[in-house]
Amino acid sequence: MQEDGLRSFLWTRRWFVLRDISLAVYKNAASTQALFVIGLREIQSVQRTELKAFAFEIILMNEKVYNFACRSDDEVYAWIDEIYKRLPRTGISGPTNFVHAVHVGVDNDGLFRGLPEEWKGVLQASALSRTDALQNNPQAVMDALNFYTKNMGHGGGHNRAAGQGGAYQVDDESAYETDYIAYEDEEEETVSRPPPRPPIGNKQRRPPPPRHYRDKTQGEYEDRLNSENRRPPLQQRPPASKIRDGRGSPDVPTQSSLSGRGTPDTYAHASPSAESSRNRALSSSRTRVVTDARIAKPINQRIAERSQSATGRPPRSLSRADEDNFDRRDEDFEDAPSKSESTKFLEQYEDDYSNDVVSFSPLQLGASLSAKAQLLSSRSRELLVEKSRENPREQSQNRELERQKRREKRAQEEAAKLEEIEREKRRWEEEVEREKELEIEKERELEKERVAAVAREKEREKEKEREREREREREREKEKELSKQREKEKELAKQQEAKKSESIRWSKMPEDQVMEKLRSVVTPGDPHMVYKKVKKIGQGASGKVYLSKNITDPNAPVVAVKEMTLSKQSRKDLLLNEILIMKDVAHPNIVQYVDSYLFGGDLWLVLEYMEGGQLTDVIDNNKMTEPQIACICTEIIKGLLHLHSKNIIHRDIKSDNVLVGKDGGIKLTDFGFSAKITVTRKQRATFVGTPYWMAPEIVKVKPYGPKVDIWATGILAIECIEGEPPYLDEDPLKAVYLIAANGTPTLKDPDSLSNTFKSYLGRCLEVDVDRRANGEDLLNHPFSRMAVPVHELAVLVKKK
Ligand SMILES: Nc1ncnc2c1ncn2[C@@H]1O[C@H](COP(=O)(O)OP(=O)(O)OP(=O)(O)O)[C@@H](O)[C@H]1O
Repeated sequence: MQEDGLRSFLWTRRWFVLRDISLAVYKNAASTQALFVIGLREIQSVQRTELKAFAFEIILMNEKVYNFACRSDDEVYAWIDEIYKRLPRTGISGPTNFVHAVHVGVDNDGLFRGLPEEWKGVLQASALSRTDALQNNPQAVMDALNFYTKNMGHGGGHNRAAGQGGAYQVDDESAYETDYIAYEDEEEETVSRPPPRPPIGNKQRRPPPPRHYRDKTQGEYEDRLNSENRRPPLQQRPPASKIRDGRGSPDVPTQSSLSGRGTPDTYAHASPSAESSRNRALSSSRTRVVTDARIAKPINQRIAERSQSATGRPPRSLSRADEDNFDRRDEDFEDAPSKSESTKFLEQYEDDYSNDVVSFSPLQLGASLSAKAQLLSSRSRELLVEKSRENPREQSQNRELERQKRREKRAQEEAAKLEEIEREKRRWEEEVEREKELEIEKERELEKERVAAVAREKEREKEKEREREREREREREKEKELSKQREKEKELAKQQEAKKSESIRWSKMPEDQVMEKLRSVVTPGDPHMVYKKVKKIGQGASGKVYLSKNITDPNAPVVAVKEMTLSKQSRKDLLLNEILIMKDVAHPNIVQYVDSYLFGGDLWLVLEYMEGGQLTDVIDNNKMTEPQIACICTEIIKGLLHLHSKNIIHRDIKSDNVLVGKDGGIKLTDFGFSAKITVTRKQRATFVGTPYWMAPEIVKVKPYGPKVDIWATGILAIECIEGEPPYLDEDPLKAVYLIAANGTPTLKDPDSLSNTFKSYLGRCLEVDVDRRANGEDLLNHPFSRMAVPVHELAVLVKKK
């Protein structure tokens, strides 16, 4: 809609609710609060406006104007009707300026287009040809058709205006637009209405109005009018001729009377409902109908005045537009035709009709009616000029003054309005400018934020890169550590290889060289001069063992002398190896080396005397407890730790090579890696380096280290429990296979052991060397803490 006031140049979308006494305007359909409300009592007029294709205007009593744009003609009429229906009956004129257009044109081929069907029929039945339309006066043809259909029963529309001289315009593009003048009061109708026409042919019957009007509007509307019955029917009111001047047509059924409506009592009090209904009927004729204020209203005014003189009723007060039009008409009519000429025509015209003598061909009819229409218009002007002449000069001057005042007032109002618009425009421009600045500022802030975000992202990337660099550094460190570890392992392997090589060296050394080396190691002299044999205490593979006494020192402890005949020794290198190692180590858990002699083809090895003999015998003679076993194992581990600390691997740990003292002390012996053959353990004796105590890595011929002694200690612990090592009954080769295949051996009766002992065994008998415990780990194991004191092992030693 378009409002009056500051924003009058704007069209805004609004939501309207029409009620019985008001028209409320809302911002939109969801709004609950009306922007403003127009009281229907305030409305002066409702009518079509040309501001938009489909629009109407509401003019209030205070001359405020609201314009409403619709989507179609039907909507425009519906709104006008509905508003008008609700208007209080205060004598407001009905809707005016109705437009219902039929656009008829002539295309480039000279053919009519947009022609209503009924017109087409008439045209085809007539002598009007296409050539006629183009070469002669097409406007006249249109006029004729229009008139013909309206006045001779074709079209059923209002039948008065054509004869009145409707203004048909021909535009430059050969498009014809028929403008049909509609009068806003019945009084005018009585003046202009031609006499009834006789039916022509079979087209005499007026077709019904278009369905949508009949169905939706007209029926209801007429019903309402009938029920309101505000006007007397036509038959009950005075004939128009009486109202006028006695001339003109007799009372005949008009469109209004045909539809059952009454005619207005006076022009000034024309029923809006009747007007609305009438206009709708005009619309139904599909002919463009307009109220030409420049013509109709002055004429109306005239007629009203004439009516007043005839009826004694006051004329309708003129609206501003009326007056302006009237004024303009006054000016325009200066060159109007002479009264006598137009009057003469009008009389002739009306006579023709009243006498019912008109029987023109369509062409003749068109031409003559066109001329007549002009004359009728002139007649109207004449009446106006006549009126102006009748008025006193003073009245004319006063009107002129009034007009002048109104013009000035309007000019001032226009100027004020324009000024206000200008101010409003400036305010808007300033506001737009402010918004632009805010937008720019916002954009700057966003840009800063973007830059900061980019910087943060870069910083994050840098930090990630630093972290990656730190990670790489850690990797490098790790690699270095691994490299060091590998170096250590290599070094250890080298040492092992060196020891092995040494052993090999001795073993491969020619015997004379071994003997020479041996002589350089032993104590020179005759051992008989020092030690006196007391008794034989053992027999080994390489010789006999004697309990001996030092005859040079009566306080010296007894010793065990191992006497070996060199000629019987196939591995003299092992004897040399044993002496060299034993001289190098001294530990409470290692049998102490005392002396050695090479005399008379015999090698004497003088050792600390261990009264309890071999652990194997202790095991055979005793059922040991876990704490006793724990003590034995712990003592062995201590001796191994010493050896290992000396980079010496015993390589032949077994119960045979562990001696027990009379006080229960446990000591390692037999460092020559020599095979041991005893009377009771023949199998062991038959193999050098018996395999039953061997670690998997040895039997798999892998590099090995001190942990082979840990594995062997575990097997020794099983000996303590079960009396012998696993697979002892198996062939040695199969034993090797089983060790390699089974890895950790199973116990015969695991349930008889404590979990602590089993855990200890598991730590010793771990196939994976790295996971296998070392000496320190075992000393810290709970099983080691179960150990009895060493002296408690003395009970296990058989008294000799
Ligand atoms: N230091 C010792 N104290 C007490 N008895 C010992 C000592 N050394 C050996 N014996 C006893 O002498 C026996 C023989 O010992 P020997 O070391 O000769 O046996 P072997 O180890 O079987 O022989 P070889 O060492 O020649 O292989 C052992 O069974 C042990 O009882």
